[in-house]
Amino acid sequence: MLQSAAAPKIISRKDDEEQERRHSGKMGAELALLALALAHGLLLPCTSAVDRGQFPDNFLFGTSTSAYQIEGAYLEGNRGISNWDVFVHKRGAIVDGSNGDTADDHYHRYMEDIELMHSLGVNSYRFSIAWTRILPRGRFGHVNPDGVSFYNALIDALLEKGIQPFVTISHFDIPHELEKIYGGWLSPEVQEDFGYFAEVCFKVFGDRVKFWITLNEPNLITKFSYMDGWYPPSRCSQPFGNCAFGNSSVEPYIAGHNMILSHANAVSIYRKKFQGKQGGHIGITVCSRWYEPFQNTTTDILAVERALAFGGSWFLDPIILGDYPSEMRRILGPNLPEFTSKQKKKLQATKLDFIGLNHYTTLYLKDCIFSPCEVDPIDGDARVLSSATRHDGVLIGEPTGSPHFYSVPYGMEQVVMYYKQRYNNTPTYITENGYAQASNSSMTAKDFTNDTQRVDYIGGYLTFLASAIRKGADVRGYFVWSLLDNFEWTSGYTLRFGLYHVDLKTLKRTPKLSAKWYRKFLKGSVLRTRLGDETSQLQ
Ligand SMILES: O=C(/C=C/c1ccc(O)cc1)O[C@@H]1O[C@H](CO)[C@@H](O)[C@H](O)[C@H]1O
Repeated sequence: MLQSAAAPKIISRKDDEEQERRHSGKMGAELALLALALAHGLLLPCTSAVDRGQFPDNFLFGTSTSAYQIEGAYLEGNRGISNWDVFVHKRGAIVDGSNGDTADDHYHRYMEDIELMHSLGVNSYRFSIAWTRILPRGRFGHVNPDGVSFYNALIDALLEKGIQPFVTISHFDIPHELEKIYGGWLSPEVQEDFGYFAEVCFKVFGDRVKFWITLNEPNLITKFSYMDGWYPPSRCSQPFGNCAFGNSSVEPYIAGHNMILSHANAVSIYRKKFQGKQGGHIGITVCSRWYEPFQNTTTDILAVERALAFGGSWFLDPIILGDYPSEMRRILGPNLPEFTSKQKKKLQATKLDFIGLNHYTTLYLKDCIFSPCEVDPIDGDARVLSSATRHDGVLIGEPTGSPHFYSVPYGMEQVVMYYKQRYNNTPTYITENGYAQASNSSMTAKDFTNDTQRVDYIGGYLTFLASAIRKGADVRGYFVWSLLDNFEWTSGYTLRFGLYHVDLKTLKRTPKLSAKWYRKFLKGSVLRTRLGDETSQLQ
């Protein structure tokens, strides 16, 4: 376990030394102190440090959110109805029967939330734009001035505090109208709508927004929406689930194909009409889990490769390398759409400027081609089964409040090095990483604010991110998910990811220990954290 910020610091460093070290680029003072401490046995042998100074000066450190999860005010400001508005109001859709109608009421409290970020000392903030605030009815309506004003005010207030906006164009929510008229992501028409929405965003916000993410985690929402039927529009078929409509073998790949081409359309518009004068960067964010073989066998090792190909590479290979991974083509055959030569040309001409990685967990993987398994709803057609325990019963890492996420800090380095190698060290941002606390309605702020596990988690993952950077990975930013506890999709408010606790009745924000830790870390004070489990896993 790592030490929490509450534990006594082993080494402290004066601010002027820190300044001197950063500006001169030399490791003088700190290394000397460290050597002295080691020589005198003040540090345990398996001690590692995470320190702001291990990251480049211009590195972006921030927090991350998304519109539907925090904004609320779902009927205000002439906002249109989204796929999620419709979905959450169906009985049984969300485990605790909740919804995002009010969420954190960030729509009204955004100035207070910017103050929180300012006090943390972050230099960037990742948020998403609600498509329904800008284009309530997609292409079939007008640009909504109230929506534009809201994000203008948010962006201006962030810049005023020296916080770079890092904007996701669509984070799971799309206008319900597009779902109704042509079936949303299942129709090639969505490519035009997404391009139009992106263009409006570039036009009205691009003078101030220098970082754009086209889509968040397309590799997850395609499966959750069209393979498992968990997310709107609740489509699936056997053996993945029991939905009224859908085809789990085909639709996830059609939706994915349209998302890739929607990304390419937005990037192409940005490159042609805006990037020259606005000078920003555009990329896409994928969910990137890391995997270890369940058993040290060739079949389980190949299972890991397949799952990685069916994961982020499903999207990044076509965008960067020009076509789907061969593992996908081999297994899916005609169920995986083909790119026409015209589309391939467009992909090659547009690509991306950076990769966004959301990384939370590592799991063991078992092969399901040569041995029978149950259906894995998340890895789907990769024909693998994930597990938190290895064949001999060893647990992959510390459990968290979410049954899907375990704390495995060294997975951060593994995942970054995998993408570095596969995509020729494309600039990368860790657009999400964070820790879930399980919550129920009888718990109060006091039950959440002493979140030493989150401090351990973030400190551990940052330690291994710094290590990847030392090994040459071009990582340029890191965002904690999340600034605030918020609406965690189908888990409702039963999982809390915030550095700040949010009281769901009063909407009061209270800093957790992790907020104080992050502030201290960002100010550059040395925090020594002890690595136990994590280093032993590496040996
Ligand atoms: O990474 C995920 C979700 C993973 C998962 C969910 C449900 C399962 O059953 C298994 C995995 O979403 C990202 O991680 C966050 C914290 O979850 C979400 O709140 C973000 O909106 C999203 O970008």
